[in-house]
Amino acid sequence: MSEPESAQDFHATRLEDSSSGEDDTDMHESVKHQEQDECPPSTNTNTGAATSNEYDEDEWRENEFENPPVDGNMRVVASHYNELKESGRTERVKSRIFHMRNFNNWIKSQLISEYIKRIKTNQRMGDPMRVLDMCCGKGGDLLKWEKAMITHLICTDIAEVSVEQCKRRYEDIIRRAEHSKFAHKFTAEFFACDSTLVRLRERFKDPSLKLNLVSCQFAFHYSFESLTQADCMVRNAAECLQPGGFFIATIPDAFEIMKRLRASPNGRSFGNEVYNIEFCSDTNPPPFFGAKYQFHLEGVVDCPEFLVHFPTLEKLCRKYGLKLERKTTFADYFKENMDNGRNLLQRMSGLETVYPNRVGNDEQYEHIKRYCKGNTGRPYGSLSKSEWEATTLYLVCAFRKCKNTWDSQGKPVFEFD
Ligand SMILES: C[S@@+](CC[C@H](N)C(=O)[O-])C[C@H]1O[C@@H](n2cnc3c(N)ncnc32)[C@H](O)[C@@H]1O
Repeated sequence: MSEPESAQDFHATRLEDSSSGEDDTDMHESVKHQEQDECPPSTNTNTGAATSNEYDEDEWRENEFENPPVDGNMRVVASHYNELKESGRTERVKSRIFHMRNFNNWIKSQLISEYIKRIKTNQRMGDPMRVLDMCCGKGGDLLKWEKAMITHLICTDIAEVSVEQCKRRYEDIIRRAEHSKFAHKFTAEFFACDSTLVRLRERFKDPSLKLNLVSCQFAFHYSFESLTQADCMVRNAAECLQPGGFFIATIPDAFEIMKRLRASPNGRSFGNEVYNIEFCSDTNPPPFFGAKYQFHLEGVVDCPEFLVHFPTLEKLCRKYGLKLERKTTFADYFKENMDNGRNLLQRMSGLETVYPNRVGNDEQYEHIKRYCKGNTGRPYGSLSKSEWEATTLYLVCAFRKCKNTWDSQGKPVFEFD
């Protein structure tokens, strides 16, 4: 490949190089920015985003018996991700969810850097930073780990093909780093397995390894098929974390999903031109585990998923010494991070540049016409209404591993405060 001629070329070249389409663009400091305001649809339109976060427990049903995992579900998930085709940059740019995927990627970047910073404030210079990327996929977060200057990474996923791709991308990063004085190198290990069935530490090269951070992005909800699976996944997230370490995740917001479902005309499905959710299980009321729906997201997901009843997740986490630190919807996390994350969001093309005087009668961008208050000639950064509705289905959450003592039976007693 020939040397890129300008910053813009460099940007494009690097993106073409990336294999998953979920790559960071964090490193391309020199890409030109355009002065623009951010105006997501939430600012002016009612997208149906939840305003209250209260769970009405009468709306949910505690499972009377343990629903055994249906063998087929995880196989469907694994083969879906294994068969997912790589799309090139040109194709991705054309996709109706191009900006939303970048926006989601930005949310992950902000979350990772927030918790890496918190861990580092309590470390001494030269201390290791060890991370488990549980359900790593094709390695969409590898550049984030490089940028976070971690020392060791463990990557695992149920889809073998994805793990192989992730490993190859890691090897590319290390090869590039070898030719650069400034690039950061870190060690890594990779293995394919089902995190809801297997005790991960037994697969680590060093099963006694202590981790600083466990990250599970857009995947934890697959475990809520049954209590046994969710319990296994939480134990995997918790048991190797050092006290003071964090478990961070992005998951669909069950509260928001139920709210939209209740408002839908047929009571079983809802969505728009980029996503669709159709329930397969009884939702009157939904069970704590096994509340299954088919999730379709344009061109990238078509899989069975499960609602995560958050108070139950919190209880499971406490069992393994994880204390809830934050639970924030994407809409709120975006607002919270806008000031310090603005430049990165632009570099990652996490918002679309929209000129109010060019949107005509397109209802996807009506909110911009309202927001600009007649100032129609200048650009605004935004997402289409459909993309915003899809991204606001999610929340970020973080749990901190607590210190413990041991009781006379040899069981850990966690100190939650
Ligand atoms: C939406 S992708 C997210 C990938 C990656 N974390 C990211 O953010 O780019 C969900 C991933 O979860 C993985 N996954 C689903 N169920 C799993 C399980 N039981 N054990 C391990 N991985 C699982 C899938 O194979 C897929 O790679």
